[in-house]
Amino acid sequence: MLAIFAMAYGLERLFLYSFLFALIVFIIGKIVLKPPRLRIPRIGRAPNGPFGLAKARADFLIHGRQLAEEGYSKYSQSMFVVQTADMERVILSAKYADELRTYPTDVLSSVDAQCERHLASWNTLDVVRRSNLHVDVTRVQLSRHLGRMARDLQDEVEHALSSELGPCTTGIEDYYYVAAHTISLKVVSRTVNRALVGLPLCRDDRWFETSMGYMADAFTISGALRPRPHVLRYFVYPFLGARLRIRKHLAVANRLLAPVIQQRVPKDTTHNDVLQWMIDDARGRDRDPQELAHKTLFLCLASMSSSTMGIVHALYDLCAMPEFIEPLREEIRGALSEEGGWTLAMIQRLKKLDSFLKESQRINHPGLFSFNRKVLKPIHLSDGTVLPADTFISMPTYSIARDPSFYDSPNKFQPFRFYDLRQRNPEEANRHQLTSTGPTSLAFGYGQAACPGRAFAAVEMKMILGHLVYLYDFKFPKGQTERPENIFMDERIWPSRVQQVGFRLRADTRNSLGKA
Ligand code: HEM
Repeated sequence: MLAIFAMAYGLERLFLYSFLFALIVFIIGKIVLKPPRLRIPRIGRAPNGPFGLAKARADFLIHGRQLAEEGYSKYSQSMFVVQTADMERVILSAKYADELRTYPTDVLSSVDAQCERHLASWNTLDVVRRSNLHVDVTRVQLSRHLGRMARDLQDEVEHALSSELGPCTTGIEDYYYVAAHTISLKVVSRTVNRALVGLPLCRDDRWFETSMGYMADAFTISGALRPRPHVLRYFVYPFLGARLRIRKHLAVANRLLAPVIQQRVPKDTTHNDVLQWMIDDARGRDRDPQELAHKTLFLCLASMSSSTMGIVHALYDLCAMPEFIEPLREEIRGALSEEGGWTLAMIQRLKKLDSFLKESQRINHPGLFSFNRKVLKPIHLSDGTVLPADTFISMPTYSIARDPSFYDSPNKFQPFRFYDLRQRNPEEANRHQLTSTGPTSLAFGYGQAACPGRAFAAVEMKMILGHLVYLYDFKFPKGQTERPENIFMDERIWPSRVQQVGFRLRADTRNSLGKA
C-alpha cells in the first residue's frame, strides 16, 4: 500500500526504499523462518549435485523394492526418508498409523498426495479436487445398495464370462488358453461398469473402450512425465499422443453420458447405479453433465485396475496351489444351497473365499507403500518428531505385510489364515475380513481416506472369482507349477500380464451359466 501511495505521488525514493525493505524482509524470512529440515536417516541416493535428482529417481524406479526393504529392516520402529521416482517421501512405522489417521484433511491430505503423485493437473485426474461427490457416493450409496445390486452383478459377471470365455467347452483336455490378465480386466471392467452406469450403457462398446482408454492414457501421461524434471515436462507433454486421446475420451464420455443424464430424473429408484446416485446428490458445478461424466471416468480408473490385479493374483495362486480349489467350491455349493442364489447374504457366507483373497492380497501387495499423504500444516507426533508442512508421508505396506511380528510365517501362503482367525475370535471377526483396514492391514489404505469402494470391491471380486471357481476348471499351461514372478517397478507391483491360463467349463455346473 505504501509503495502504491509513494508511486502515485511521485515519491520514487520512498518507493525504492519500501521495495528494498520488503525484499530484505522477504529474504530474511526465507532464511530465518525456513521450516527445519527433518533430521531422519536416508535410504538410497540423496537427490544432490548435478543430475542428483534424476539419478536418485532412476535408482528408485529400478531398485524400489530393495530400498524399501532395506529401510524397513533398519527403521521399522521409526522412520526413514527415501527419494522415490516421483517425490521424496518419509516412510513411517506402522506405530504412527493410529495417531495419523485422525488428522483432518486440511492438515494431512490424501487428495493432494494423490494429485501430485499422479501428476493430476497434466492428465485431468485433478477432477477429484473439485468436489467429494464421487467419494461420498461410493462410500455411502454404493455400499448401502450392495444387497440390491448383487443380482445385477451376478447377471453382468455371467454375461461377461460367457462373452469372454465363450470358446470354453467341456471335455477332458479342451482347455481354452488366454492371457489371464486380459480376460480378468475385461470381466472386471464390465462388472464395474454395470455398477457405475448401469444398463444399457455398460454394454456399449464405445463406453467400454472409453473407460478403458481413459485409464490407460492417464497412466501413460503420468508415467512419461514423472521421471522428467518439472521444466522439461512442458516440452515433452505436447508430443504425447495420450494427451490428445484423453481429451477425446472425455468428449466421447460426455457425448454418451449427457443424454442419459438428461433423461434420468433425480431420485429415480428404477436405476440402481453410481451415476444415478451422483445425479441425485449433485450440487453446484457437479450438476453439469460434463462434470458427472468426468467423475464417472475417474471412478472407472480407481476401481478397474486394482480389482483386476486382485483377481489375477488370486487366479495365479489357485493355479499354483490347486488343492485349495475344492474347499472353495465346497463353500460356494453350501452357500448357494443355503441362500438359493448369488445374493449378498450368499456372498457374505463365503468366508474362506474372503480369506483367500485377503491372503493373496497380503502376499501380492498392490504397491510398496500406501497411506500416501501430504502434510499441509506441521504435525507434532507423540514421540516429539515434527513433520513439517509439504512433507510427503507413506506407510511401508509391503514390508508390514511380511513382518513376522504381525503375521505368523509371513512368507507362507496360508489361504485360510484369516478364516481361522475369524473362527477363533468371533468377537474380533471384523478385523480379519478382506475389507478390514488397520495399521498392519493397509492394502485399502487407512483412516478417513481409506478406499471408499472396498465394500463393493470385496463383493465384486468374490462374485467374479466365485463364478470362476464354481463354473470352470483352470490351470497353467502343461508343465508349469509355479506362479509367475510379480513385476516390481517404482513403488508399483503388478502380476504378469502375459501369463496364459487354460479355462474349461465344468460339466456339472455348465448349465447354471447365464441362467441366473
Ligand atoms: C482390490 C481393489 C481395490 C484396492 C486394492 C483399492 C485400494 C485403494 C487405496 C489404497 C486407496 C487410497 C486409500 C488411502 O490412501 O488411505 C484407494 C482410494 C480410492 N479408491 Fe480404491 N481400491 C480398490 C477398489 C476400488 C473400487 C472398486 C472403487 C470404486 C468403486 C474404488 C474407489 C476409490 C476411490 C474413489 C479412492 C479415492 C478416495 C479419496 O480420494 O478419498 N476403489 N483405493
